[in-house]
Order: sequence, then structure tokens, then C-alpha cells
Amino acid sequence: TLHIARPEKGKTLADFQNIYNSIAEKMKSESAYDDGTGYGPVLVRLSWHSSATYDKNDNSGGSYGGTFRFKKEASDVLSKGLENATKFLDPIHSEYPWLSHGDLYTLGGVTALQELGGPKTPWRPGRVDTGPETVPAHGRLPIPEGNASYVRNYYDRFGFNDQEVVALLGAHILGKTHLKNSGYDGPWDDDTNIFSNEFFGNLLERKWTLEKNAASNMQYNAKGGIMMLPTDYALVQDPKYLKYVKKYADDQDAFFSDFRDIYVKLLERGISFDDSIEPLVFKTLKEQLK
Ligand code: HEM
Ligand SMILES: Cc1cnc2ccccc2c1N
Repeated sequence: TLHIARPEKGKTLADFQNIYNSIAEKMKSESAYDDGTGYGPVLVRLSWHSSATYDKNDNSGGSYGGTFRFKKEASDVLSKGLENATKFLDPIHSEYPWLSHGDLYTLGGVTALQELGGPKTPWRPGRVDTGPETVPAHGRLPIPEGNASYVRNYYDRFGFNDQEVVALLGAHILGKTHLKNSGYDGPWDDDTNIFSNEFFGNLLERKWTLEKNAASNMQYNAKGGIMMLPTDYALVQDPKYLKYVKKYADDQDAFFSDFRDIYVKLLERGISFDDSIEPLVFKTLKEQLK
């Protein structure tokens, strides 16, 4: 499968900054969502799930075709909860119907990441919607029960190495699990909508206990109301992953720049962008205050 980027005709940075601002303003006005967590985390998760179907073996899946807009893809049980993100973005698409869904879902994640204090993340337009026949079969999303070799093997399908996998999973500082969505519960503390390297410090410093949760799934819990999935905890069980967990726990700047790089790589995986397509870097709302 070939995915050639074709940017929307005649649109400039200012046009895309307008969309960024619409999403960011809507995040601000609907900040009560999910008991005050806000829409940022679930928008980042949507950008990940819309890219997580990628397979390097035939260059299929990935963010290009915007196929998450089809129920056939969005109905995957492992995507439960993301309907909140697509419903949040529907009015944005109505306001800017010229924007492809692939560009909308990835721009939504970049906007959320920056508005939650994450790194400035270059973004390129040009994903082109493809039809329902291009929706990849279910089974390409990761399961939370996996161990380190499961996680390594899973991301091998993207061609991501150990350092990239650890950086990418640092996104789990954002938001929370919901029993009704995934059968996992917590974290119960409330500062999970600021992007930072704390995920790694938590992994290393807290005392983790493997416990059965209310949905009879095993998860790691620590005093103070935080939790880790088995796939999160795998990062400290595996010595090769552990090396990078320590690096990022000690160095927030290194985490921010490595996360930015692998997040861009994820959102663009499988797409050929012409070098003439300049990556766009958006201003946050705060930076635009008169
Ligand atoms: C081994 C790979 C991964 C697994 C098994 C996994 C699993 C999960 C699960 C079970 C949840 C809870 C969903 C819910 O109950 O609402 C979740 C939430 C989340 N995931 Fe992941 N995830 C993975 C990788 C990623 C990546 C690569 C990103 C982004 C770069 C990401 C971003 C998020 C975010 C931001 C949330 C919070 C969503 C919310 O608060 O509604 N995840 N993930
Ligand atoms: C602290 C922590 C750990 N794991 C998570 C997994 C998914 C979503 C959120 C998480 C989270 N805030």
C-alpha cells in the first residue's frame, strides 16, 4: 500500500492554527469532562489508536486513511471510550470540512499534547481519507496483559526500537483507565493531565503490588492511588527497557525530545511526504494571548 501525502489545496499554517485553536478552545470550555481530567488525554489516545493499525510488512494501516471514522474500526473493544474523542472532534470537522479525518485525528492529538504542557510537536498535513474497504481487521491493537517480550514483538511491527517504545509509553502519564472501557481501574489521583516524565519516576520509586481489580484483571497498584498496566510494568521488568526508564526518569528534557520524535514518527508511519511539505509548529493558546 502506498500512502502519498497530498496537503489540502492552498491551506497555510494560519488555516491549521485556526483548527488548532478551535480544538484547544473546545478543550478549555469542556474541561469538566471525565471528572475534570478534560479531553486532552482521550484525544492523544485517539491519535495513537488511529495510527496503531500500522504494519510495516505491507505498509497497511496507520493514520493516513482516517479509517477510525468507520464503526468497523472504532468498534474494536480495545478502543472502547474513544467514541468520546471522535464525538468531540465531529463539530471541528463540520467547521473545517476540507480537513481529512486522518489529519483531524492526528492534529487533535498534537493540539492536546501541546495544551497539556507537552513538547512542541511538528505536524504535516496531507493524509487522504480512504474507503471502508481499507479498514484493517481487528487484532492490530495491543492488549494490556502483555509482558516485555509481547511489547517488544508488538512494536517490531512498526519498526520501533527499545528506546522508542519506552519514550512512547511515557504518554501513560496522561489520563486514566476506566473499568467500563478497558476493565482496568485508576489512577485515582488528579494530576494526570499535565504532560511530564513522572510516569518513569513512578515506575522506579513506588512500591508496586500486583492485585486483582474489580473486573478480575491483574494490575499493579501503589499507595497514593496510582496504577500501572502489566504492559507498563513490563518496562521495569526488562533490563533493556529499564535502562531507558532510568534515563527518562532522570532527564525530563531528553524525555520531551525523544517523545516528540517518536510520536511524530508514529503519526506519520507509512506515509510518504514530499520534502516541500514544511512541518508545521503551532503556537499554544497561551503563546497567542494578546
Ligand atoms: C502497549 C501499548 C499500549 C497499551 C496496552 C495501552 C493500553 C491502554 C489502556 C488499557 C488504557 C485505558 C483505556 C480506558 O480504560 O479508558 C489506555 C489509556 C491511554 N493510552 Fe494507552 N496503551 C498503549 C500505548 C499507548 C500509546 C503509544 C499512547 C500514546 C502515544 C497511549 C496513550 C494513552 C492515553 C493518553 C490514555 C488515557 C486515555 C483517557 O484518559 O481516556 N497509549 N491505554
Ligand atoms: C499512571 C498511569 C499508568 N498507566 C496508565 C495506563 C493507561 C492510562 C493511564 C495510565 C496512567 N495515568
